[in-house]
Amino acid sequence: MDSLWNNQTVLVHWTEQQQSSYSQLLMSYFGPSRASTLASVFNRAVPCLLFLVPFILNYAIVLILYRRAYRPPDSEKDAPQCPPIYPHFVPFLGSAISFAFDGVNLIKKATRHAGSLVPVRLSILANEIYLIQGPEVVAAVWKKKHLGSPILIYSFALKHVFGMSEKSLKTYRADDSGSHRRPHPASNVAPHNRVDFVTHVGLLRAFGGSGLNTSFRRCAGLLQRNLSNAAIPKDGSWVEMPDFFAFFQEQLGAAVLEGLYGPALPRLSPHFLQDLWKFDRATPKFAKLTPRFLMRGSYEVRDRLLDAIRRWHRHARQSFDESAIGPDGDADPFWGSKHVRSRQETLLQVDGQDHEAIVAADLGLIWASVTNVVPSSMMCTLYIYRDEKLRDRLRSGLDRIVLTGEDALLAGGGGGGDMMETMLRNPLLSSVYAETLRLHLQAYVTRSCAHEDVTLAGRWVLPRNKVCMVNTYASHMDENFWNTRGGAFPLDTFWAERFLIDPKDAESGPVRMDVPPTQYKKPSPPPAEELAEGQGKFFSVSGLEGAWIPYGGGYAACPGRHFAKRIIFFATTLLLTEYDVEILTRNVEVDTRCFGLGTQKPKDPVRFRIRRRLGRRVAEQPL
Ligand code: HEM
Repeated sequence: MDSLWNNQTVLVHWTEQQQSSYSQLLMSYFGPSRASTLASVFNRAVPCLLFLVPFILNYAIVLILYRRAYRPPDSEKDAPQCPPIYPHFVPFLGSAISFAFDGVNLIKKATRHAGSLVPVRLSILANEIYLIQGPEVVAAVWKKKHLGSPILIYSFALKHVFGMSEKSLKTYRADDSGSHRRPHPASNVAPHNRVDFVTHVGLLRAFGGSGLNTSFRRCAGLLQRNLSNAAIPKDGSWVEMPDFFAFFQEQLGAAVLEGLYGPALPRLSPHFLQDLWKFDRATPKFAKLTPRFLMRGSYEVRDRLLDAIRRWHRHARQSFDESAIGPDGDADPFWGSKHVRSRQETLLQVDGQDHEAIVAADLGLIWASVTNVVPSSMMCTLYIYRDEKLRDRLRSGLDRIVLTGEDALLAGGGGGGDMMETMLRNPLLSSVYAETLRLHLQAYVTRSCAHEDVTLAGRWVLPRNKVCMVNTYASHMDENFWNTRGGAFPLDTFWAERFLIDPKDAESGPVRMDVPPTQYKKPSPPPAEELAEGQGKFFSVSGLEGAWIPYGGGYAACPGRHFAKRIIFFATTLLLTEYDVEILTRNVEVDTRCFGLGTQKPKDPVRFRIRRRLGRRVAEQPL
């Protein structure tokens, strides 16, 4: 029996007398053989328990600080503080594994305290990420001018996802001047190296203001062309197809690609679009820094995409001259648009940038402009066609619109040109659009300030140079904020009318009735004529700045959002008014692997059938 204690004595300094009385006790209770087993279990357990002590202590301390941070603030005494660290067991690792491999659950748990969304600090491999949630605090992030820079995450994505070289990234990383026209006063970055600002302002010009109409019209016209040439019988009979998302990729994806980047890119590399979707599926693995030897195929796809862009740029450099610019003053058949042409010039003036660097930057731009707008349009259309009542209600408002011919695409151009405006103002379609993005947009929006600590909502501090992330999923699923009509329409399901406000129904609207007016004030209804069009209900996202955030927010919000909205409305209305679609796959599951990287897509192919609506021409005249 003495041998039972041989190892034990090293760690636990019992006296010999204590050991022998303990051995005797065990033997008398369990008999010699069981006592021996128990003692050997004990031998092993004690060192393990001792090993765990520092972890348990660390956890306990972090937990106490965590709980204390969320006590109601005493405005007299409490100074703004950093959000607390989310408790974790292993000190260096922190929440790294869950962040990389179980993002949804980590976000669900970490951003909630006592039922409310709260800001929290994640410790990840000795670094820290500040997850900022809660409508009030998120709205405060968008308002802070000095917190307007997403350059940290863009540098990360340019390197690890889009393949930019370290040499070219240096200037991106060194740019601490912010995205605003006026640089941060403490920044010494030379004007030509303000890569955050110069790229963002170029995008704002291209996809807002006057650039919006030209880029939208091109893409919309190409979608009409693609659909009219698609393999859908001209005699109005049905044709069955295997995959609704693939259909959107081929029709809408191709239209956006060609509309924004011109016909040369897809002509020189006919498989570009297929490769782009393959690459899109692999982006989570790139973002997790998976090495080449573990996913050779995905790296080869990325290499092919970079090659294709290289070939396109070379061809455009050799072939373009000013006379190639089309009548809209924007498009040309080589570069595609004024934005792409001037982006070349601006980026080449930035230190460390060369043709190779722009190839990687353009892969990022093309990915951003195609891979969200296509699944979002598809999901909107899918929801409409899965619900006959919804389809018919929408058609009753939209069937007057004719989306063929030039006039149809002009926004507010007089005569028949306001069809686009009619579409954009349709309350039910607007609600379907907003609900689709609420339900399916899952992105991390990232900000940081290189020069100073920033206080948010008077209570929380984001230290300088720290990464702040806002997760759209956490905000879009906030049960304390969004209206579920007493649980009848849970937040993980689609409710077409969630964003409609009925002035006569206090329970209607996107936000719960018990949210205090300091957090949300129901907007007043628009003029009576507009109300009549929406059968008494109106659509508004006013007051939702910190809660409905599919495009991020503030000055650095997605520069393509107005363009994206128009394309989604246009594609959805075109499919609704000019075609009949029947979704044949009953249960459509979404792919959850891309959490944090954009719009969800269906996991498996969605079978459907489609036909042209030949007899619908009720209003060939302009509205
Ligand atoms: C449903 C469609 C789309 C969604 C949900 C979406 C969402 C987002 C989000 C969340 C961001 C980060 C914004 C922030 O930091 O606050 C972003 C950035 C960006 N988006 Fe979009 N986007 C969409 C469509 C587009 C389109 C169509 C384009 C191009 C035409 C585009 C181009 C970009 C670019 C270039 C950035 C980087 C921002 C910059 O450099 O300033 N996006 N987008």
